[in-house]
Amino acid sequence: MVRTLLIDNIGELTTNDETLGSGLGGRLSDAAVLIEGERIAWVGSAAQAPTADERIDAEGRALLPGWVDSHTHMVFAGDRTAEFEARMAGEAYAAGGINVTVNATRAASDAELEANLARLVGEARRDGTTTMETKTGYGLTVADEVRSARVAATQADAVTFLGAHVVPAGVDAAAYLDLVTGEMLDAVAPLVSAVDVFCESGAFDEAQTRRILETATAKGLATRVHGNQLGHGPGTQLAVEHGSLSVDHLGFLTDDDIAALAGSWGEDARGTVATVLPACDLSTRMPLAPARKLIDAGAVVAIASNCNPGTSYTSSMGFCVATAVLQMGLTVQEAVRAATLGGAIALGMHEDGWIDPRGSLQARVGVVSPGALADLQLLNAPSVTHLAYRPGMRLTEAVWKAGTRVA
Ligand SMILES: N=CN[C@@H](CCC(=O)O)C(=O)O
Ligand SMILES: [Zn+2]
Repeated sequence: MVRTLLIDNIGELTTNDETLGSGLGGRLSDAAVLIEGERIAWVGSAAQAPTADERIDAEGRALLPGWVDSHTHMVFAGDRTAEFEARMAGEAYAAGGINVTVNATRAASDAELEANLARLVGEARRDGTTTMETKTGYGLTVADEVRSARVAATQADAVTFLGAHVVPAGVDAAAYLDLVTGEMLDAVAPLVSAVDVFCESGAFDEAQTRRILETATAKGLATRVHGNQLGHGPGTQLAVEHGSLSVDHLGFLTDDDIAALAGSWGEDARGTVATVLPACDLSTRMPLAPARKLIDAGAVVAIASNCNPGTSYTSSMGFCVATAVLQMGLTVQEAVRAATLGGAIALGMHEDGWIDPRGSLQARVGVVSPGALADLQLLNAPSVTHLAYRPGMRLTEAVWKAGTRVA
């Protein structure tokens, strides 16, 4: 028999399913959620809650979907404290810093990479993250990229190949492009669900990005782009033209870029998610992505942590949500939705039937709705508004991933 758990007496429930509750976020008050095994079985008013094998009294607190962090770089070794210090003293961030982490990652053992990833995933779980994408990109040889993808697949929910992070030091750019679109991609393809490219000066230009995206698509892989991070460039337009799942960073957008992102969503075709990375913008002292303008224009926005040792050494989605509200001008409901359902759409996990890196078929995430995976977080607060009203406080009190309590 599959065990059932009732979370009862929920003061405010954010479902992200507007057929279940009111307003953006589909909110219910005085609610209850029934979990059966890995999935949500029932959502409704506490007064009508069914019985269950086990019951948790939420005592009027807020329950919402676990965070869906759709952009991280968590397979690495070492840190870049000195680079951060120099940046805070006025130096600009440059893509070349990536090579410092590449050297440390290549020198680390598999066990060290796995332990570091486990540490980071543990931190993220305690802060409410239940779904996490992570990228390769600090190996940059065939063997090191395959190893990074293998390590990532042990713990992440989606693994993205980022061989096109930078051209590694001492390697000819044209030869590296051949490798990334040839032997390296072939070796990594069975281990990943998407290919990413850092389209930026100091990394990959328009023609190189186009070639990487086209090759990935020809191999049946989804694509993503790191675009418009350090200055205005072609990344956003390329991602939209190409039908990439998301384009991430977006600190330097024109009105045309914003219109292209908004216009990519049609009646019957999915578009490109605009993923903003507030912690990264702060940590690099770059302009905040125009999340308010993107939402007003009709774009689908996700918020992610971009956890990595160079530009954003935090996995705290609560911090990202608070920043999006306090500094990017989003409402709390918009930010929470972007950090849950928005991330799920960016990963193609908002519908049933996605396949995790261990080969299992999974139900949708990012919503609290019957049939969805039971990925939930309970706040030590009566409402999600406290995430921005009480910035910096650790408000996540309990976390369930696929029905199992993980924090
Ligand atoms: N922009 C490219 N990649 C990472 C930074 C990686 C690094 O500096 O180590 C990012 O998303 O910010
Ligand atoms: Zn990134």
